[in-house]
Amino acid sequence: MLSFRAKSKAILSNSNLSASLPSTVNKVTDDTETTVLVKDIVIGDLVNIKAGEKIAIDGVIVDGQTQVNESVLTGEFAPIRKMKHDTVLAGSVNSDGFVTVKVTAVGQDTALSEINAMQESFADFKPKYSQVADRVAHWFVLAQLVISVITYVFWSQTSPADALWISLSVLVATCPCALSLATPTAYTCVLSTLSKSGILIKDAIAFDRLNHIDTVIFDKTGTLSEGKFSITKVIWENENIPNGVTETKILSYIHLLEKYSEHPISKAFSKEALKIDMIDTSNDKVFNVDVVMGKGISGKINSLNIKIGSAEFCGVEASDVNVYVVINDKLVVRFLAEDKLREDAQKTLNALNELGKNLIMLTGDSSIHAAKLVHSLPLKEVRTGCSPKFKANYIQELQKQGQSTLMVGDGINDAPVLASSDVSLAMGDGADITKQVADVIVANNSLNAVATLLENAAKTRRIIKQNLYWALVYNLSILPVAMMGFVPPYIAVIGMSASSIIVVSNSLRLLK
Ligand SMILES: Nc1ncnc2c1ncn2[C@@H]1O[C@H](COP(=O)(O)OP(=O)(O)OP(=O)(O)O)[C@@H](O)[C@H]1O
Ligand SMILES: [Zn+2]
Repeated sequence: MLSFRAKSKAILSNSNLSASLPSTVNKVTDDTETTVLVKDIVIGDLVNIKAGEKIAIDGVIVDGQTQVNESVLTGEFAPIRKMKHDTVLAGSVNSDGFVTVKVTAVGQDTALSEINAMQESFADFKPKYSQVADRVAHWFVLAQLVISVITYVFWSQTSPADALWISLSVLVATCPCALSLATPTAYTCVLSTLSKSGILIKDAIAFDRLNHIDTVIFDKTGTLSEGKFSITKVIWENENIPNGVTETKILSYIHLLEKYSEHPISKAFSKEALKIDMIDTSNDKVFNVDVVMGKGISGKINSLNIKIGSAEFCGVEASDVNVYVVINDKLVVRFLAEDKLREDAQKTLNALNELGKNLIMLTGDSSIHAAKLVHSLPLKEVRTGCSPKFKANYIQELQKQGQSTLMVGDGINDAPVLASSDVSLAMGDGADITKQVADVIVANNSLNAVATLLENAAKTRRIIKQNLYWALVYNLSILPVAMMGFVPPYIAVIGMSASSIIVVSNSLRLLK
């Protein structure tokens, strides 16, 4: 048993997650570069990362651009382009460019270490039915001793010469090692398989709970859709434009305010997207910025009070678009920001539908676009314009009706909603991993992971049950035969090893 623990830890640490990091980095001070130990690096230091180098720290690019391979963290082998302001993570490999990075985390605090820590705690996890198996195993050891003593006493009365080897056979044959291996081997294997494909389990109990899920709830932005918005409609209310301000100037104010938001929609208001690259915004100061989750953003620029967000947030009448801009309490412009369905949305939802799950979408987006977008998906219910509070209540309502829920979100701003679900899953990419509060994080950012996850949870449970069943049947059937003196000690040893090998081999089926 102990040796297996050691082995499973070894398997984990050999897996892609704990690939060793370089011990030195190229630190930059006053334009000169020196090689220093990673442990002497502190947050805020600048380091140079050259082509082909494995990155040793988490940081943000301050100069240069490159492509990195983040497969160690996400299971995704395709190179990812990284430019100024992008995050690079320890464990990823810099492929072609040369970048200077400002360090944001070292050692234990890197995303890689956090993932490792969470995977290790998982390796010790036991679901309820295998806790029972463990208790049975403990009890077995005791019973085994008592039974061997009884066997010895019995045989020493009837045939003293055979008493010793028969009781020894009983002792060996009934060793409950297969029983103890049944669960940890299965978990080690499934964990390794999932993490290699970029699915990280933060909460092991939740992984087991996946087997009871009957309803899967998705939000839209960044989950069923790509979360990459572009503006497809602009409607100006010319009479409400404040005196002395041009449309272009207003667009630049919108851009300045959206810079404070992390909502995916804010990227649709970049200077490039708004075609205002040439506008100089350096003299426009932004004050009193307030970012309101699930609603929008407000602030003050050059004595204008500006609100950008949903109709409700802006206090205007809703139409069929999703972003409203109110300046000094007057609706000035409206936008329709649209994004595309994820490539694998149709396939994944069809698969989940075939597994018999109820599928529901709850989105904060209130545009007609939101409902149209998902129109081909097998969703049982679609609700648009949902506040985070509404989503959480909705989930609790389902739970009251006895449903077990899996919430799939993009993990941005939706912590309370994720927390209210029985199991929560956040879609993300490498840089988001440590920000997430969900039980499961899909680091490779593919929706299909939801189906993979449910299939693996079911398979794991099935395999653990087979293991436990086999181990018990073996132990209980060999016991009387051994007590009767039909099993020589060497056969007992072979039997014990064989039953453990069968259990381990069965678990290995989880290593796809
Ligand atoms: N930074 C922002 N700029 C403009 N509008 C915003 C912003 N943040 C939120 N909104 C408005 O609030 C609405 C709801 O936002 P919320 O984050 O709840 O949902 P969502 O991300 O659009 O969709 P989903 O719930 O599917 O993830 C958006 O559709 C948009 O109209
Ligand atoms: Zn044994």
